[in-house]
Amino acid sequence: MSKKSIKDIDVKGKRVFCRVDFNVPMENGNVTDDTRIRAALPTIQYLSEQGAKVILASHLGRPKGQVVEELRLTPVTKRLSELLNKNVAKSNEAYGDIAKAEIEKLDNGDVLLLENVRFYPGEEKNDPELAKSFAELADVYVNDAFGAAHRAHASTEGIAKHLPSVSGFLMEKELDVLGKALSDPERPFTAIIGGAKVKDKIGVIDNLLEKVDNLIIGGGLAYTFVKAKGYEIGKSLLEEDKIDLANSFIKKAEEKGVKLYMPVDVVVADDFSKDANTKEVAIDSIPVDWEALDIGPKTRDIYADVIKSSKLVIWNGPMGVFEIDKFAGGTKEVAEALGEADDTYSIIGGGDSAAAVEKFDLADKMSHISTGGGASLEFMEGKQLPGVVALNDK
Ligand SMILES: Nc1ncnc2c1ncn2[C@@H]1O[C@H](COP(=O)(O)OP(=O)(O)OP(=O)(O)O)[C@@H](O)[C@H]1O
Ligand SMILES: O=C(O)[C@H](O)COP(=O)(O)O
Repeated sequence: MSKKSIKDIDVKGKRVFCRVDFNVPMENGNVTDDTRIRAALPTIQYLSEQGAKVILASHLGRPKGQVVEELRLTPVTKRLSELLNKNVAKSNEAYGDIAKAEIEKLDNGDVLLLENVRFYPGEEKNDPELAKSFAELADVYVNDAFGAAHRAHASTEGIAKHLPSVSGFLMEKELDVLGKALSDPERPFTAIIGGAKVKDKIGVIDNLLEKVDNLIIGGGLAYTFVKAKGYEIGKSLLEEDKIDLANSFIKKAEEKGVKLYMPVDVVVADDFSKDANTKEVAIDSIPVDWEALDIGPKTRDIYADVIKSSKLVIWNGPMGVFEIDKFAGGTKEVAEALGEADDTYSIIGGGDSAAAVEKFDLADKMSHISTGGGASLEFMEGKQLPGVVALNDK
């Protein structure tokens, strides 16, 4: 069921509570990556141009219901002002008299950012009273926080029970791109799943096996699959209790006619560090005291060929320990293959894969980089996102 968007309602002169995901990395009181702020600009600009009083709300970090000075949204206000090229007011509370007084001062088109909604214990508990207090500030609710849509919190879900509730442009775009990919994919359709643990990707692998033509496995989670195939993996990451599950995925892939790609060679190290000794070995030759920290060159070539012959690729999770240069080669080549594949629609599923693409300066070569880590993962698992379910149907 598609949801109403800001285009479907009249916001002129109205107070609009707009939930955004400004959970951005910060260092020494400065925003170090403003991707998520820039991604929300179209909605904020549109609301402002339409003459709404724009009341923005976001979480930042995980302050656990307490005021944490370093997690105030003041630096975000500054960055947002620069990007909008207009003054953005800031309220030091997210509801109540102080917030109301700030809102009173707004003219049509003005923008205000409320304080971090996670400073209040009721936010993550989805406390109905807090949701009501947020709703009292506004006439309309807009949810543009795709990155937090998998959370049923007071500012992402509870508030929608009290106000007309619609999606913003970023939310709409994310749901559109990911939704179309999963329901009506161009083929061949390939999923690349990496990252640390099988445990975190069970749902997504299971769901994607129903839909894709090719499934590429990399990263730390690959070695539980490699072990399941009967190879020795030395000290590589292993989830012993997930070997049977890995086997069941291998079987499911066969049954569904999905081509499953696993590493045929790897970069092994004698230590998990940047000073480790390393060598490239075939998958059946991992030394007992070494661990595989990246996919090897033959594997990279195979994965790149599959990527380039696909029409649609979804990528979630790095191929190796990309934070350390020595083990970043596999992740980098996968990113480069995606960047070079002109006929391939590439969707980067947020989180570490998005960080990797940024690190290699390939972000502008991707078709869509999701602003949601956990949210895009849950979407790919086929789960309903509470922040979306709560919005009004068209
Ligand atoms: N072979 C490996 N051995 C150990 N760790 C690995 C290996 N390959 C990748 N990793 C680590 O996995 C981590 C990423 O795993 P994670 O499952 O969190 O990925 P993700 O799904 O992209 O992240 P997010 O949850 O933010 O979307 C990285 O820090 C990386 O160093
Ligand atoms: O960074 C994210 O994935 C979102 O902002 C959600 O944050 P959370 O995992 O702390 O709820």
